[in-house]
Amino acid sequence: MSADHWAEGVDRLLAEIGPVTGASRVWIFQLMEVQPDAVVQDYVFEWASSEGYRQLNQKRFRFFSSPLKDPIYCRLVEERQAGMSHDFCIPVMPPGPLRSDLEGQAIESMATVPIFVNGQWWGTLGIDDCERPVSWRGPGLDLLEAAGQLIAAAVYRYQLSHRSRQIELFHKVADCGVWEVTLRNGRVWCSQALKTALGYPETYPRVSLRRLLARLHPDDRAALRARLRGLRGAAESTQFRLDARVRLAGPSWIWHEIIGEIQHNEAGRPVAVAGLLLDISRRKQGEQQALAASQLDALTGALNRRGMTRHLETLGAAMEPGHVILLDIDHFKQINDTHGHLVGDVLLRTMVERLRHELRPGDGLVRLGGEEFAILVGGMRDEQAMALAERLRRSVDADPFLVEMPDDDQPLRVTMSISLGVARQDDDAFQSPEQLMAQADQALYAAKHAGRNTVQFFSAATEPRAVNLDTE
Ligand SMILES: Nc1nc2c(ncn2[C@@H]2O[C@H](COP(=O)(O)OP(=O)(O)OP(=O)(O)O)[C@@H](O)[C@H]2O)c(=O)[nH]1
Repeated sequence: MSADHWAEGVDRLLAEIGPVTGASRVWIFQLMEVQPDAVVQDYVFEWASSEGYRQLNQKRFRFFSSPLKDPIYCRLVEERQAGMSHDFCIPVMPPGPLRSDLEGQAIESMATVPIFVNGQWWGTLGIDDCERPVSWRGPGLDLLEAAGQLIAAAVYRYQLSHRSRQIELFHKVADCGVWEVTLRNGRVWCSQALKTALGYPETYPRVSLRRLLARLHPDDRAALRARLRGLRGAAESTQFRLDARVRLAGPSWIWHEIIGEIQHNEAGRPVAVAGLLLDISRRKQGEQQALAASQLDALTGALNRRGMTRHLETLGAAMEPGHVILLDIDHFKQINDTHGHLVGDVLLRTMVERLRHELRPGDGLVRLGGEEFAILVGGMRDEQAMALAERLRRSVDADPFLVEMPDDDQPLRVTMSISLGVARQDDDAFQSPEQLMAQADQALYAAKHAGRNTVQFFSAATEPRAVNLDTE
């Protein structure tokens, strides 16, 4: 009996048993539930020697409930639960509800064996003889018991294959893979679809744990190890979730969520870790886009203050000596007043493009607000940072800015200049980001005070901004 065609196989087996035993009917009841006061079963298979003996399609046998009132029936159920077979010759049975019920079905003799699947009472195989009040002890019951075991094996195989099909279906629908690692020997079991996604041939017998872990991004592998270590002693919470980059068959890292649970044996010892691998790349992409957008200035696309904090953290983590170049457009109020705010907006956008042209990909360009910008650079000496600031100044001063005007063939030409202040991030651990910005601001003020369109480096001797506000 193959797992796929198990039902046809059972039908064929019942059709063999019937003629061999000379029974009127061979049947299988599947157990649904043993309730405190009743047993619920369903009539699921039948072979009948003639049409008159057929009962399978009768409504009264659909999910029928047999009350546990009759002591004889109660004992019968208990004994079936314990794996015992029975045979009954109805005319010599003690009177009671069970005998009346069997007589009501015109049964003269009957034999039954319980079917056990994976240690559980799954159902009952029986034969009814409606013509001969005989005993079925001996070869008849032996044959039935052997058939019961064959059916149990077929049901078990079907359940396993059905379960693995459900898992594969779940995998397809939920974009996930199912896995289990046996801790004793590090053996890995993967669902078929996960094995395929990892690039292994379908016939590959086993995936090695080392090769599976090698598919995890090193940082996430360390996080997974830490998570498992943390759970080792935990009595209750044995589940974990981790967002991790996983390299499947291709070369790129794809975000997955690993959901796992540690499984324990009866002695409470961890024996396996099993769980799911869910593709969350679309969710991550959305999150990253939202995060990136929240760190950008909407008008110019430069970083905003939040983006600047993040950029400073990155520079700090890389332990790079950093410089801040603060720059402010000269007389921008006048430009706005002359050409209007819309032109001013276009100029701010073009300014960012022009500045960006002079910067390296890793440098941070921040719009602090209005017409004030900050540039965060790492890995430069003071002279290099000053040279960059000078290059920025010249790139703005060198050529006028062109703005396309809707009612004019010729673009509007606007000459602009910027003033810049440069400050160095000291090794001094007491210098906060705010102090660094304040120093760059003092240098910028000095540049404005020196006549604009110039660069100043902060030194302790640079005049604080507050001193000469009235003379601006
Ligand atoms: N078009 C436009 N203008 C802005 C924006 N944000 C701020 N401004 C203008 O920028 C101008 C800044 O003027 P001020 O702070 O007086 O400085 P300034 O005229 O550049 O003079 P100095 O900095 O001393 O050279 C103001 O007119 C603001 O309205 C914006 O998003 N778009």
